[in-house]
Amino acid sequence: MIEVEGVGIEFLRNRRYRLSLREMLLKGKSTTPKGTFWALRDISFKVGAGEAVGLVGANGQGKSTLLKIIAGVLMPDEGRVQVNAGVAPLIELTGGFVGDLTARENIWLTAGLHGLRKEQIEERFDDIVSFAEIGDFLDTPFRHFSSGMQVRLGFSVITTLDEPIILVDEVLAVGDKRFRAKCYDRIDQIVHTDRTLFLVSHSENDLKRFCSRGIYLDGGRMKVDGPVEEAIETYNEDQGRRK
Ligand SMILES: Nc1ncnc2c1ncn2[C@@H]1O[C@H](COP(=O)(O)OP(=O)(O)OP(=O)(O)O)[C@@H](O)[C@H]1O
Repeated sequence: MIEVEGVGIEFLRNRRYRLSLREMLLKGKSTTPKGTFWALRDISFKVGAGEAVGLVGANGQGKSTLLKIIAGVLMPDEGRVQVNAGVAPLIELTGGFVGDLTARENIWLTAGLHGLRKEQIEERFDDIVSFAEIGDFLDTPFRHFSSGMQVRLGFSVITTLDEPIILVDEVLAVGDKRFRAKCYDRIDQIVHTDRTLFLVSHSENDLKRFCSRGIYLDGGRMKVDGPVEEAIETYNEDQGRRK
């Protein structure tokens, strides 16, 4: 379903580094030229239908970047990615929704872009709205939604699509407790089908609950690809060592 081979992606680092007073006087400027860094390097794995993979790692280690590459939002600078099925990504909180469009318009747009026919959207529309609990705000522009409401709508739409691959990035942490419980039920349903799930989470419980396989990213490299418990354990050991 997903084949990633030797993937790497390089970003521009626009970091200002501290210059000594002497350097500043000599060079006469306070910033240095841009450099680049590899946010991901040498990443290779294959994922089949029905697998649930947890991505583990500290902040800034490349988890979201990897999801974006699988979603086709970013192109790798080296290596090859082959994704043989449609992808429903919930990567950024806004779910790719358009801020100026209303919730209603965004539902139609997103569902349409993911290949649902008019009758299918009509059929699922009320369920999407009631799961997201945004009934009173259907005709409000999306950008006026609170972050919690944005996540609710994003999650509701993305999980209602028929795409075989679902990418969920750190979304469960945003909703309130009651909504999270609904999300858990829904992810449970997804996990029990032959759909493929990628879950980025800092919650060990969530990762262990839904994922059997874990990929641990550290400094943009894949340090573990194995049982989710092993990925979490190695991550925790590294964190402990770095304290
Ligand atoms: N478009 C971009 N341009 C430049 N640098 C970027 C870009 N996107 C991400 N980065 C950098 O790449 C690195 C990996 O970012 P990424 O968002 O994938 O990390 P992450 O593991 O998902 O982190 P978090 O747990 O904080 O969400 C970080 O150093 C980030 O600042």
